[in-house]
Amino acid sequence: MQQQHDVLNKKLKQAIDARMVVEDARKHQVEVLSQFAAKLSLSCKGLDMELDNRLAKYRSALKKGVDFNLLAPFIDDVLGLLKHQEAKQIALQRDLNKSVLDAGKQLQKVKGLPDDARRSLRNLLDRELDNIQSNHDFVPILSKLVVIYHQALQAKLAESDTGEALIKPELASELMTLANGLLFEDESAEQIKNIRNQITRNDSVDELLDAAIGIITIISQNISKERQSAQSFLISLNQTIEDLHHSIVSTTKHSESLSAEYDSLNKSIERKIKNLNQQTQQATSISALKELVEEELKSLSDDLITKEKLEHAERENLLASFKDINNRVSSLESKLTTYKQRLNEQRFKSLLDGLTKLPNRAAFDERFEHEFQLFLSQGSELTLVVIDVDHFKSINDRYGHSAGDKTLQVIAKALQKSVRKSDFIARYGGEEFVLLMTGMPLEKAVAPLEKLRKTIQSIPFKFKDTQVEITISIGATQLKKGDTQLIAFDRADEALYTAKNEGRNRVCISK
Ligand SMILES: Nc1nc2c(ncn2[C@@H]2O[C@H](COP(=O)(O)OP(=O)(O)OP(=O)(O)O)[C@@H](O)[C@H]2O)c(=O)[nH]1
Repeated sequence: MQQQHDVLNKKLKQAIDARMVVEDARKHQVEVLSQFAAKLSLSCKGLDMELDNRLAKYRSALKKGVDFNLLAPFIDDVLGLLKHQEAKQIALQRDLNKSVLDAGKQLQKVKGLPDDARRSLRNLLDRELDNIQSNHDFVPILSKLVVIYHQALQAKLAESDTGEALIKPELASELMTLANGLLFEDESAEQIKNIRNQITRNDSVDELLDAAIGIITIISQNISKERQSAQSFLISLNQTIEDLHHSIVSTTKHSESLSAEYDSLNKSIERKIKNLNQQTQQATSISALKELVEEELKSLSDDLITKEKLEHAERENLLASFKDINNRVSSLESKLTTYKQRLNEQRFKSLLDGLTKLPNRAAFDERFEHEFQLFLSQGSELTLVVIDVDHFKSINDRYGHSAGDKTLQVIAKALQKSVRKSDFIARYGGEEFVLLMTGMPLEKAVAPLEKLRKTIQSIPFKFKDTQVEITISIGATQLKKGDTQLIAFDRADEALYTAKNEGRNRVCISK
């Protein structure tokens, strides 16, 4: 019995010990789990304030012990909030996805993006973005996107650098056209020449700006000179008119005083004749009459001599006045003629290109407007041609600016000589010329234009003992219904562009 009791006791003890081990293990597990839950809850911190509060309460409840009854309401609350949080995260993920997609598409539009960056971007947008599971997956995608953004930015910066280099030749050529159009004399001509050299030698926008300021200064100096000369002409005109006025007034005054003297002389002569008449009738003897008549006749003759002298003086005076007036008017006339001549010369010069002596762009615009009006009103056939010297920059670069200038002069002369009298050729600017072929349909213009091209090609240019072949590209179009001058010009320009693209030294037309 005792033995049975001991066995039972031992078993019970063993069971209690085993239970204790299990209890301890469980307690340890619960502790680990509760610590894990607390840590996990901490990792959610910052997502949502409400959730943070609940989790803090949950953690402090956990610290007091793992009493499920106590923890249950917190767990329910936290679960509810986590569900809400999940929905928020999904919406956020959708927004993030859209933003990344938009940003990526914008990036794809950037010019000059390196090929590998463009490929990586395409892959990112087409594949990687579709495999996103959580917001964390965005992290590597966003960092890739930042790298591509960086590359795009560099491409943009490089583009703006070359952008400046591209703008410069245009600026230089505009300035060159302006400088070429200025026809000044003496010192100003020399200054303009220096500026033109500066423009072709330029390697910075600053230098172009200096050239532009130089041109403006010369123009303003010349305007002021012109104004001074006009002013001095007006002053001298005014002086001459004033002198004329004085001269006429003094002649009139002189005539008035003479006329008073005439009056009194006439009256005295009249009186003497009357007197003579009376005394003749009253005379009683021939000898008395003779004496009387002799006396009166002498007095009359004196009066007549005085009158004649007066008349002579007046005639002389008038003649002198007329001579004086005549001289002044002639001098004024000659001044006026000189001034008119200068104005005409100025106008002529302002329509002439200084370097080639061909009509300039302003003259072309005027003529094109005139021909365009004829085309509109009479439907006349008009072919517009744009001519550009090929690789002209390399002539300047290789043989110098003066050689470039000379080339333009020779080409201009050859062009002028080769076109018909009724055609109008002008230097449009830089190495570009324009030609208006009146009464000429496009199909018929091709042959003479081909001839023109060959003429230029056959000119034996020689620089630094080297024979150089210089060619031109030609673009032509015919004015057609609905055209504006600009549309037609753009069409001719397009044809020229094609001629350049197809290898230069050719004639291309655009219908
Ligand atoms: N010597 C000289 N050069 C000029 C004059 N006007 C413009 N230029 C130069 O003409 C050159 C024109 O060069 P681009 O527009 O690059 O053309 P291009 O070298 O002729 O080449 P393509 O037209 O493409 O065949 C520029 O270098 C200008 O500086 C000028 O009056 N005299």
